[in-house]
Amino acid sequence: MIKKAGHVLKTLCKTSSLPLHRQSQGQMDLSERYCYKPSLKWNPKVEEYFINAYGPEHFSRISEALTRPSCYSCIRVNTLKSTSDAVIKKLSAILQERGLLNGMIRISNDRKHMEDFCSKPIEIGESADTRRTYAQNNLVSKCMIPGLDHVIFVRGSGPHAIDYGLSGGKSPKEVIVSRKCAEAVLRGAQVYVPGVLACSAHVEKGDVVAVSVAVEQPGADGGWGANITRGTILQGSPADPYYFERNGLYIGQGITMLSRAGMFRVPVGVAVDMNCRVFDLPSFHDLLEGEIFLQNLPSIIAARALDPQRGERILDMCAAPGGKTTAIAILMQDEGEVIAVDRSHNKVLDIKKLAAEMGLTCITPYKLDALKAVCRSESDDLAASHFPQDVVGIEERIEKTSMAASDDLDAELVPQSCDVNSKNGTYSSKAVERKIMRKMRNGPGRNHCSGGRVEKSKGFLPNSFDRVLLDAPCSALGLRPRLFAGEETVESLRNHAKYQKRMFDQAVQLVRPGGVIVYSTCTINPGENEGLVRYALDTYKFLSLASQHPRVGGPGLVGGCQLSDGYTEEWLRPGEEDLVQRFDPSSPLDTIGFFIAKFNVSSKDA
Ligand SMILES: C[S@@+](CC[C@H](N)C(=O)[O-])C[C@H]1O[C@@H](n2cnc3c(N)ncnc32)[C@H](O)[C@@H]1O
Repeated sequence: MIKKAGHVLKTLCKTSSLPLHRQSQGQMDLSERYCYKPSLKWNPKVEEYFINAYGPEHFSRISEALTRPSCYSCIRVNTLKSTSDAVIKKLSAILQERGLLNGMIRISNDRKHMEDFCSKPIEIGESADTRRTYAQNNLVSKCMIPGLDHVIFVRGSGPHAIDYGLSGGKSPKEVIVSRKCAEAVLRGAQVYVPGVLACSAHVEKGDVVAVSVAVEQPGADGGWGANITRGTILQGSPADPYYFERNGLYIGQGITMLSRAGMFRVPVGVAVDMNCRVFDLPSFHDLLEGEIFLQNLPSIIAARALDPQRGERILDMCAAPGGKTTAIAILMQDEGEVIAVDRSHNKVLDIKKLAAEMGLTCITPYKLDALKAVCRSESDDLAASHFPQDVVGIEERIEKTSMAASDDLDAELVPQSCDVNSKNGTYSSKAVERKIMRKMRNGPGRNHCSGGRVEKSKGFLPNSFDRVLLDAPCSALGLRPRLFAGEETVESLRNHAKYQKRMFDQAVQLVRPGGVIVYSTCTINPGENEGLVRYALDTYKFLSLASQHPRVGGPGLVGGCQLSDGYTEEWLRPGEEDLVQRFDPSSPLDTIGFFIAKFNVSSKDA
C-alpha cells in the first residue's frame, strides 16, 4: 500500500534529481512546487536511533506515513444513547445534506485511488458482502472487528492533485499558514485567522488562494524556527519568506473569507474556506453531540483492552480530555466508579463537560498530579472530594489571574519554583510571572475553558483500584499528520521515558493484587513503549504481560539498542512481542502510531 501511495505522490509531483531548494524558479516546473510532497525533518541523532530500531526502509515508510492523515475518520458511538446503525443513518443523511457524501462517492469511483488510500482499513473484519455493500452504497460503515461494533468509519480521500491555475506560468495568490494550522487543515479544519502568517497583496474577500505552510527550519543558534513576521506581503517570487522551503508544501486551495487587511486585523474567525484540499476528511464538529466521539482506533482499543467491568473502581491517571475515560464508563454501562485525573485545571473541566455531554454519571474528575497519586492516609483519600473553593491551590489562582488555560503551568513550574505570599496571593517566581504575562499578551490558549469548578484530589490509597489506565503523556511521535519532528532530541525522548516510569510506579501502587494495568502511548519511540514494559517487568516481579482483546495491532520490538552516548535501552524479550499491540502508522491499518501493554497484577508480597 505504501509503495502505491508513494507511486501516486510521485505521479502528482514529479521528482527532480536536483534538490528543489537549489533549483531556480525558471528551471523548475511549477507543478513541482505547487504540490504536497513533504519530507519530515528529524533531529539527526533521533533519526539514527529510529533507523537503528526499525531499519532504514521501514523508518522511511513510517516517516512518510506520518506526514499524511489517516484516510478515514473513526467514530465511537455512545451506546448508552444510540446505536451504530442509528448513527450511520444520521451521519449519512447529514453528510449527504452537506454534499460531502456526494463528493466522496464521486471520488471513490476512482477505483485506483480507493485501493491506494481508502479500502484497506475499512476491510478489517468485513465480510465480502458487507464490503461490497459499503463500497457501492456508502462510505460510512460499521467496524466489523469483534467487540468493536460500536465503532464507525467514515472514509476520506487523498492526496489529490490540485489545479492551482498555473497555466501561463502565472503564480497564484497565496496564503502562508503556520505548521500547526496546516496540520489541522490536513485533518479537515478550515484556516482560522490566528494561523495565517502571510498573504499576497491585494487579496479581497472571495479570492481564490493557494495555501502553503511554513515549516520550522534550522536556525543559526542550532535550534529550529519558522520566523515570519505576521502580516508579511507575498510577492509570488523567490524573495518571499521560505520560498524554496515551501516547495511541495501546498496543502490546498480555498476562498478567502476576509480581505488581506481583515485577516491581520480581526482576532478570530475563518480566514480561508478550504474548498479544495489535498486530503478530504469530513468534519464532525458539533455533530450528534453526546451520541458520538471522534477517536483514533487504537485509543478505542486501549479502553477495550482494559476490559472494565460493571461496578468496578477504575483509575484513569492522565485522563483529559476524557476520550478513554468516557469509553471506559460506557463499557461499564455507567455502573461503578471511574476516577479521571489530570494535572490541568482546564483539562479537568473538559473531562467534566464531556462526561455531562455523554450523560455519564459514574465519572468523577479530579485535578491531581499523577506523580503524587498515592496518598499516605485514609483521611487524605476521603478529603479528596471535599476541597473547598476558597482554599484552591496556587495553580488555580495563577490560572484565574492569567485568564488562561495553560496545561503545563502547574506541575512543572509551581511546585518547585513558586513561592506565594499567602496573604495577598502575589507570586515571587519570575518564571511563573513571565508565563502569566505571556498568556495575558497572547490571550487564552487552545484549551481555554470559560471557567468552572474542579475538585482537587490529594491522591488515593494503595491497592484501591481494580484497574488502572495510564495513557501516558509522551513524545506523541505517532500523531498524524505531522509536518515537523525536529523538536525531540535523544535526551528529551529519554526524559519522557523517565517521567512515564515514575507515573507507572504510582499506578503499580494503586492497583489491587489481582487487578490490571493498561499502559498506552501515542508514540513510535521504543524507549517509551517496549522500554517501559522492560522496566515494569524487571522491577515488579508480580507483574506479567496479559493478552489483549481485541488484538488489532502488530507485535512489539524485541531486543534493544545502545545509543551513541553509551546508554543501553532494553526492549522486549522473545515471547513477549505478541502480548503487546504496536500500531504502525505505515501499516495497512493506517492508524496513528500507538502502543498498548496490559499487565496482570498478582500478589504484591511475592
Ligand atoms: C495522552 S494525553 C491523555 C489523553 C486521554 N487519556 C484521552 O484519551 O482523552 C496525556 C494527558 O496527561 C496529562 N498529564 C501530563 N502530566 C500529568 C501529570 N503529572 N499528572 C496528571 N496528568 C498529567 C496531560 O495534561 C494530558 O491531558
